Amino acid sequence: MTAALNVSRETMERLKTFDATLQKWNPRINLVSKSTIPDLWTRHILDSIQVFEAITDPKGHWVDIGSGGGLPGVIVAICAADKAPDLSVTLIESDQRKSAFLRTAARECGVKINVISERIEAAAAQSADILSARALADLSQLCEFSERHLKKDGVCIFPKGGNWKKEVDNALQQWRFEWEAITSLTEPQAVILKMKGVERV
Ligand SMILES: C[S@@+](CC[C@H](N)C(=O)[O-])C[C@H]1O[C@@H](n2cnc3c(N)ncnc32)[C@H](O)[C@@H]1O
Repeated sequence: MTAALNVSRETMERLKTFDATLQKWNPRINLVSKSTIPDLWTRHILDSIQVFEAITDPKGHWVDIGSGGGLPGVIVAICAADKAPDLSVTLIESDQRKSAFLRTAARECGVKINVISERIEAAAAQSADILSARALADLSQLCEFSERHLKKDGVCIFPKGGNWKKEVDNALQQWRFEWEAITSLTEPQAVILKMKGVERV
């Protein structure tokens, strides 16, 4: 799988460092389910790279909420170090031990990340150009988070599982937004949902 990744040598070295750091910390703080470790590169790393790649020419401020083990947040920062060096990356994660992991992973991988160890609902508004969240909440709740942290003309990028269309239809009862679903490379039923113009109905 790693051979299939179209990334520079520097990015590959950083991804390997992330892999090693996550595997070192995982037994203590359960960053990802133990059962997914054998498929870490496909299930988590490639899955996060495609979130970064769903945005053509990322610029400004990328905010990942509920970052947990740095998926996709740290991977976004790693990809950006090579492909979008001016992008600033902020992660919001309320769990203190996971936040400590995120800071360590950023340092070990040699990428600059601002980690906010607070609840998404309580953190200062981030004015993000791009807002991502993976495995955090249903789409209506994510729209609410975007209301606090996304710029008016910003873009949301949410990987979603097989139930994604139902989530879109439910969210559209309370929210207005333009959306596009990009089929996931790692799971044919899943999509990367790209949304803009999110506002309450
Ligand atoms: C299921 S994990 C997903 C982590 C990661 N995004 C991934 O895909 O592996 C959700 C994470 O969001 C964090 N989280 C949940 N609700 C939060 C909130 N309201 N504010 C900040 N972090 C939150 C949890 O601590 C947890 O690390």
